[in-house]
Amino acid sequence: MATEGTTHHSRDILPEPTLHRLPWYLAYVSLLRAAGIEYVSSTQIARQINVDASMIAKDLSFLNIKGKTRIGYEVTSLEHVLQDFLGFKVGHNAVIIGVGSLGNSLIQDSGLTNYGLNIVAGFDIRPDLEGTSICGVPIYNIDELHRRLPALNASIGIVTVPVERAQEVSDLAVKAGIKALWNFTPFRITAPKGIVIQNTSIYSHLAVMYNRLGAGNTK
Ligand SMILES: NC(=O)c1ccc[n+]([C@@H]2O[C@H](COP(=O)([O-])OP(=O)(O)OC[C@H]3O[C@@H](n4cnc5c(N)ncnc54)[C@H](O)[C@@H]3O)[C@@H](O)[C@H]2O)c1
Repeated sequence: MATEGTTHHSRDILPEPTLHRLPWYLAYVSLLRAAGIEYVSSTQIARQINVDASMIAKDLSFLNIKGKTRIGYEVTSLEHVLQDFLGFKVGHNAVIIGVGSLGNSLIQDSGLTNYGLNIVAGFDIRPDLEGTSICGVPIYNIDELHRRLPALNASIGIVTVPVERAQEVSDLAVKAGIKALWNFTPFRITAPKGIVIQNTSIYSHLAVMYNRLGAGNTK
C-alpha cells in the first residue's frame, strides 16, 4: 500500500458526496478509538463500511492528514481532524421553530451537541408553551423571534412546523436574521440567495427504499 492520500486543503470545493461520507468514517474511527485501536488504513475502513478504498483515500485527501505506508492513519488524529474539518467541534447555535413532537425530541437529543449543534431556544405559536422550557431550553412565542435572535446568537433555524407552515416560518426566520435552515418538513422550502438550506425529509428516503425493495434491488 502506498502512502495514504495526498493533501488538497481545498475545503471550498469539497464535493457533496464526500461531505456525506466523511461522517461515516468519523463514526467508525470513533469506535476504533474507543476500542483502543491505534492505526487504521483506508482498506480497513473500506471493508467495514462498504465504500471503495480508493474513494476513501480520495475523500480523506481533502483533510490535513497523511497516513503512513502500510500502517494507515493514526486513529486519534484522524478522529480529531475529521471532527474539526466537519465543523463538529465548533458550537453552532440553533433555534427550533415548531416545538411539537419532533421539535421536542431534537431539543432533548443531547447527541446533537457532539456534532457541534447547540439548540438555544424554541419558538412556537402555542400560548401554553410560551415561558416554559425543555431541558433548560427556553420556549418563546414565534412573534418574538426577530427581537430575541440577536441575543441568542443563532444562525441556524430548525424547521419543525406542520408542512403547510414551512415556507412562511422560513421567510420569517430569514427576515429575523437566520442564515441557514435545516428543514425537516416534507415541503421543499426556498430562500433568498446566500441562505443555506438543508432539506431533510425522511419521507424521501422512504420513497427510495420502497422503490428499491419493489425492484428487488437491496443495494
Ligand atoms: N414527528 C416526527 O418524528 C417527524 C419526523 C420527520 C419529519 N417530521 C415533520 O416535522 C414537522 C413537525 O412534525 P411534528 O410531528 O413535530 O408536528 P407537531 O404537530 O407535533 O408539531 C408542530 C409544532 O409546530 C407548531 N407551529 C405551527 N405553526 C407554527 C408557526 N407558524 N410558527 C411556529 N410554530 C408553529 C405547532 O404549534 C406545533 O407545536 C412536520 O412537517 C412533519 O412532517 C416529523
